[in-house]
Amino acid sequence: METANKATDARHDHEPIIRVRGLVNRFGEQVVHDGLDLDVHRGEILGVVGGSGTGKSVLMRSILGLRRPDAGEIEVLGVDALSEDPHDRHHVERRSGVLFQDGALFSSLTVGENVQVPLKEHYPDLPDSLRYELALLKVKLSGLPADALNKLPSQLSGGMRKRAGLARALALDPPLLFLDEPTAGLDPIGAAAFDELIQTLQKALGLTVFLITHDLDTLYRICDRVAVLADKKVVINAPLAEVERFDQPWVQEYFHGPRARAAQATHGHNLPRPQPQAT
Ligand SMILES: Nc1ncnc2c1ncn2[C@@H]1O[C@H](COP(=O)(O)OP(=O)(O)OP(=O)(O)O)[C@@H](O)[C@H]1O
Repeated sequence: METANKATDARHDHEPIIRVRGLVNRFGEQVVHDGLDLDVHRGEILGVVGGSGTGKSVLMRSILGLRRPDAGEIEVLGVDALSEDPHDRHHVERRSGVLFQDGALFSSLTVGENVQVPLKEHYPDLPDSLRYELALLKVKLSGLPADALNKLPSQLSGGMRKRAGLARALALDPPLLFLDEPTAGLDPIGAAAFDELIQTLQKALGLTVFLITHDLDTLYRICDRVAVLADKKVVINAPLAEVERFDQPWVQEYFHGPRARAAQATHGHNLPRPQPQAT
């Protein structure tokens, strides 16, 4: 009996929590995605990388229902994310926390008020005192001091603003967390601390994390798998060691350039460049 349960659990772990098939996104003549497929597995931190303009943010916006793709299927937590039914869209929205690149906090609201925005929207009947307590909890979870609750975003450092954005993203206890270049603009120590925070929260809360990044240290430090966008598709989605060996020009340049070598040395990876296949 136990064996059967373990088998079921193992299948469950590998079940994609996000499933994208045949995605097409165009802007006028420009084709950004052309038949893109992607699986994100439950409980993983997936790093999403690719050259500038390869469509990482457009992919994230499509999954979140913020942009309707030109073709394709997107399933999130077993629900058709492109459904016209508002209940289905609400299902995805309610279960996804998002940290946009710029933090996207309301500048005229305090951090506490910012964190309460999704709570007000989704739970309008929640008493004020409880909403305040929940906001305080999320602020503390995100590694901010309690007094940050009453500060305006402009009174915080860049790193603290990211943490405030994270607190807001976690307001509804979502199982899915989307992060668009969370360490951009942070100094290396701040970036490392933010990565550690993401990893700690992912473990403690059992989150599945979709993380767009250009930061090689982030990939080596916390990502379970890495999806590479190139040629309008996801060309590989695999553990780092496998991605490093993947014979594709952008991947080779990115993972074997001087910055990659520094990150690999820091994080204990150091793989030789793949040898060209004998023909
Ligand atoms: N609303 C829009 N209208 C027109 N073009 C757009 C729009 N949004 C994105 N694009 C184009 O789609 C392409 C992909 O953009 P996207 O922001 O997803 O790239 P990215 O991979 O996230 O890039 P970066 O790493 O530089 O942030 C870009 O060429 C961009 O100009």
